[in-house]
Amino acid sequence: MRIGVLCSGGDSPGMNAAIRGAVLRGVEVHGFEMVGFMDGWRGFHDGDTVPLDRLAVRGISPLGGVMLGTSRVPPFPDGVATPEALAAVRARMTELGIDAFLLIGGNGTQTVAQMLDDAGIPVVGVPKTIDNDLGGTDYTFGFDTAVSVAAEAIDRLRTTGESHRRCMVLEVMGRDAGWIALHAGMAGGAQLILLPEFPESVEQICEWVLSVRDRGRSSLVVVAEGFRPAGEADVVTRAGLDGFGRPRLGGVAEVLAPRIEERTGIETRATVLGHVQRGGSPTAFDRVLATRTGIAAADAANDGAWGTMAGLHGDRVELVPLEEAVGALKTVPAARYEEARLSFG
Ligand SMILES: Nc1ncnc2c1ncn2[C@@H]1O[C@H](COP(=O)(O)OP(=O)(O)O)[C@@H](O)[C@H]1O
Ligand SMILES: O=P(O)(O)OC[C@H]1O[C@](O)(COP(=O)(O)O)[C@@H](O)[C@@H]1O
Ligand SMILES: [Mg+2]
Repeated sequence: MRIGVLCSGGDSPGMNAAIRGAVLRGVEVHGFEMVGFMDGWRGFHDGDTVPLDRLAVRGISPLGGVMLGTSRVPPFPDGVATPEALAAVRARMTELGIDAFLLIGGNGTQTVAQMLDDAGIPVVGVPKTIDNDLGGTDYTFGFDTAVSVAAEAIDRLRTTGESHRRCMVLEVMGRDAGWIALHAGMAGGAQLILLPEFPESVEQICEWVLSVRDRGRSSLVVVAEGFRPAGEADVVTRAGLDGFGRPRLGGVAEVLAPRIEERTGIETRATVLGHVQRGGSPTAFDRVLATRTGIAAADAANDGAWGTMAGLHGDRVELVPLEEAVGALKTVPAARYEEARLSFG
């Protein structure tokens, strides 16, 4: 069997380790031939491929980014899986000699995987995203790395914030899910953690900041990029669209900081952590999770378990139907927020 591997969506630390796991198991154990498509669906459309064998994946587990590149180029014209578009994918697979796909990506990519599976095209999903917002898995690789980077940023902001008696606002990624903010905030002992799932009013935020000051401390506020204050209509977005035509999130910290300063009289600074969270070497946890996920995906292909994704459940990597992964965004549940909120202020 000849399997095509491609990455789609934002990169996530651990993608190289996942490719290595899949190749070592797929080529060395199951005897597959494997090829990688460069830059996601762009490589598939253009026939830009690289052979994936033991040599190609040597030493890549500790490396950040992804050796194949990734993109938000759509698999189908206008992103719609029409019968013609699916026939074109099948024709291209035949031209390239590809029997099946191993798709490494987040909720968008696994939605595409499901479309292919529905059309009878053999596909197995490998979940990745720093946002941890994908169903069917407890954690996605990349999340632990992003949380570690954000927690270190909190530690650093805290010393400068305390020295100047300032309120420091740190914005982290996550789109519509607050997982990075929740975990980094808890790890760093933030006084306030603001999540997209649980809007809070600016009045309430400022009350917490003032109560921290009254206790003789300086506030460290972690805000997820998708947060919007209670009663306010829109999330903050940046100019331009992403590769899939969606608004780019980001900038809420820069909007919130002056409002906190104005209401509390406490000097306030904003930091937007941005892509630093996604860059660099994966943590050991992410390398192990990614490697095991890649291995499980190769085993799934060997077993013909098409239409599944390799997800983490407790300490086991198990196959779940793709619809379980993409059915609904995995957001922070109320109980997890309440746990953190009890120590705000
Ligand atoms: N509903 C959809 N229909 C068709 N294509 C989609 C759909 N969702 C995502 N895609 C394609 O998959 C790509 C990856 O999805 P995206 O959400 O950007 O990243 P991720 O897979 O990390 O969630 C998109 O850029 C787009 O080309
Ligand atoms: O790389 P870009 O296009 O700026 O995208 C930024 C977005 O990608 C992410 O880092 C990861 O998102 P995906 O998992 O959907 O790729 C989000 O947290 C963030 O909003
Ligand atoms: Mg996504």
